[in-house]
Amino acid sequence: MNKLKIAVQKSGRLNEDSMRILKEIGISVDNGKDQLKASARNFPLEVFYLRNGDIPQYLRDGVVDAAIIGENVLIEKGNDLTIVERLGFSKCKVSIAVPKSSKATSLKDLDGKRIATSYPNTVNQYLEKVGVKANLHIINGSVEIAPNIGLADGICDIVSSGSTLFKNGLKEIDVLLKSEAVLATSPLISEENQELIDKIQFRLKSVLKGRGSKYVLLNAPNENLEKIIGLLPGMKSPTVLPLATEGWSSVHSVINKNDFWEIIDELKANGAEGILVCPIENMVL
Ligand SMILES: Nc1ncnc2c1ncn2[C@@H]1O[C@H](COP(=O)(O)OP(=O)(O)OP(=O)(O)O)[C@@H](O)[C@H]1O
Ligand SMILES: O=P(O)(O)OC[C@H]1O[C@H](OP(=O)(O)OP(=O)(O)O)[C@H](O)[C@@H]1O
Ligand SMILES: [Mg+2]
Repeated sequence: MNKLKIAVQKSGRLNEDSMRILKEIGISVDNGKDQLKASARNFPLEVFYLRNGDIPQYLRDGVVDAAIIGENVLIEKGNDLTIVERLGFSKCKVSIAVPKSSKATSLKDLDGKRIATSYPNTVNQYLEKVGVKANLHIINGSVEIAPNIGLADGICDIVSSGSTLFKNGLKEIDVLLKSEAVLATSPLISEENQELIDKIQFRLKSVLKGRGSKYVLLNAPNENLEKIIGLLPGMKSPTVLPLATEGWSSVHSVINKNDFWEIIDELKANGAEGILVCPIENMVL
């Protein structure tokens, strides 16, 4: 039987969330710490556990049809590959940083200076864009230590909370790009497997939409019903059902997770009671 081959990071920051999202779209696979390959039980799919940094080449060569990978790695090594869906986890920046005492305030100020990085193509691309020449020192890890040991004047590396920069006495002066985990495909993917990717993408969209939303149920006094409905967008419009107690209605709706607390406050101010907020597993639109 034909199977879709999908790569996920073998171990590291992307592994757990990648396996979780596969599970949430109804695909169960063993998360094999010691195996390189596993078959899904309920979908024509094989998972290959690989190094994040090696995945762009595997995609290009068609060894795998698709992959869950850090967008920053695709930009560095796979600019030619197609991003199918942004997945909303492993969010980070790729930034330029310098010692706190440095006068540099942007990449432009590093003209003629030494920059340590694991992302030479990304840095070169931006250096060209701003018309600056710098000497790149390519290292694979612990990049933030480079200025402290006299190896570089600045660095380009991943920043998330900023605590690694802080611990190493560095400050961020430029953000080259923002990244998150993405689903990417091989240029050599067959039509048959592209159909499977379309299926996966459809499921991913509904899971991601559900993650960003909440289901709200509340009791509303009828005299304020219009105001309360105005606060709740819903998918089409909120559902309103009469309560057994006269003068009251039950209102059901979907709200954006980010607006949640503000809307709740306004609902309460308008007399809403018994407000229940539930997570949504899937939203099929
Ligand atoms: N501190 C962080 N916060 C959020 N996301 C991060 C952070 N560091 C890295 N990432 C994202 O997670 C991806 C995987 O990072 P991780 O450190 O696990 O692997 P790696 O060493 O880059 O890759 P490999 O699998 O090749 O060893 C990165 O490519 C990036 O997209
Ligand atoms: O801004 P922060 O939240 O401190 O995160 C940034 C750090 O996280 C990553 O390293 P990681 O912990 O993945 O170690 P690694 O270099 O071994 O991959 C990255 O290379 C930075 O050093
Ligand atoms: Mg890392």
